[in-house]
Amino acid sequence: MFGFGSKDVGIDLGTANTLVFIKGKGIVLREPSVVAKNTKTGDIVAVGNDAKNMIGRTPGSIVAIRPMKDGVIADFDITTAMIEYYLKEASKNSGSNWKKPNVMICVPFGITSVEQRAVIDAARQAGAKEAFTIEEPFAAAIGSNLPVWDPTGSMVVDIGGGTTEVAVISLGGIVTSESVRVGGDAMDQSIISYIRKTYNLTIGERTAEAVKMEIGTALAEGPEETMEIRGRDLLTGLPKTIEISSKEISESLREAVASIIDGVRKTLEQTPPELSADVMERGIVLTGGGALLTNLDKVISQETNMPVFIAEDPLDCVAIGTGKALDNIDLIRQQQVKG
Ligand SMILES: Nc1ncnc2c1ncn2[C@@H]1O[C@H](COP(=O)(O)OP(=O)(O)OP(=O)(O)O)[C@@H](O)[C@H]1O
Repeated sequence: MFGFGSKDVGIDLGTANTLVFIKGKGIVLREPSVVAKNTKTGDIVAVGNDAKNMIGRTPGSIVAIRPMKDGVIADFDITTAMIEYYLKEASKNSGSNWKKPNVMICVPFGITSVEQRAVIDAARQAGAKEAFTIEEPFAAAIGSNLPVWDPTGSMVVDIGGGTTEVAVISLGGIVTSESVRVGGDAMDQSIISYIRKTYNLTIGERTAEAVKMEIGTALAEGPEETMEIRGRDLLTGLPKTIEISSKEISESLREAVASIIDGVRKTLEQTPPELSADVMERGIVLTGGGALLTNLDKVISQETNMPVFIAEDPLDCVAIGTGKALDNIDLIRQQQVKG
């Protein structure tokens, strides 16, 4: 048996953000999952916040890469560099007696065992003593205090950057699930293409994300909100400012929201009746940053006739659950690829 001391680390390797959780300390680091690389030398120039600030602003020789795009590991070397960076940063936060930690890494549900092995190898190469993986919806459910080990059905919908993962969990396992390749990133892209089509204006990803967070809604109701945004006029090539409304944004997000609801429906259709009855009674829990989209809970509830709740810390649930899973390492160990 290994001693899982207070320096064990949980990493939520998200498409959009990476969070690091240290047992006994909580979340010690939260940075964008972005790496900037020099294409001529192959050197990693920056990781995290510094690299995110370079998106859209890099000279030809530097590219800002999101190695976890679409919820899968697109580039092994860069992912290793990212894990290495996060473990180093976490050790800075953790005082002088930092030893090789045991590391639990949260991965998207449904990644292959080869991909899981790649994450484990990356963590070991980055300095982990032992590394484990935990699947994202399971970690999200633990992090939102659902009774995952009980013989009762709990449904979690984790809306992240790249994917939405829907799962019904009972007795420590995922019974039914769906992974939809639609999350916050797809919402941003929908806003970009709506504004391009409607106003002949090109806006960047960061502007689209800000619009979504500020006035985005899954259901236009109540007083209309507006926001000024700046982009490049496609006709003149010059910068231009326009005003857009929450109603327009809700229209642009309709398709993305429908895909998420479709994922929830499909999962419910496959769920054994006893467990569906539990979900009907206890409700669906939304986690991930996308859960914060205004009125998304309301629309999902309307479309499924189920009570829907937003988890207490939707952005932190997966990281908290990953860390808490270290407390149940023996149970997790039985289900996981080990390194
Ligand atoms: N207030 C908000 N309203 C709408 N979307 C939001 C809000 N806050 C954050 N988001 C979105 O949530 C997404 C990030 O969520 P999260 O950090 O849970 O994803 P992730 O875990 O990195 O991704 P994945 O689960 O796909 O690996 C981003 O697309 C972000 O724009």
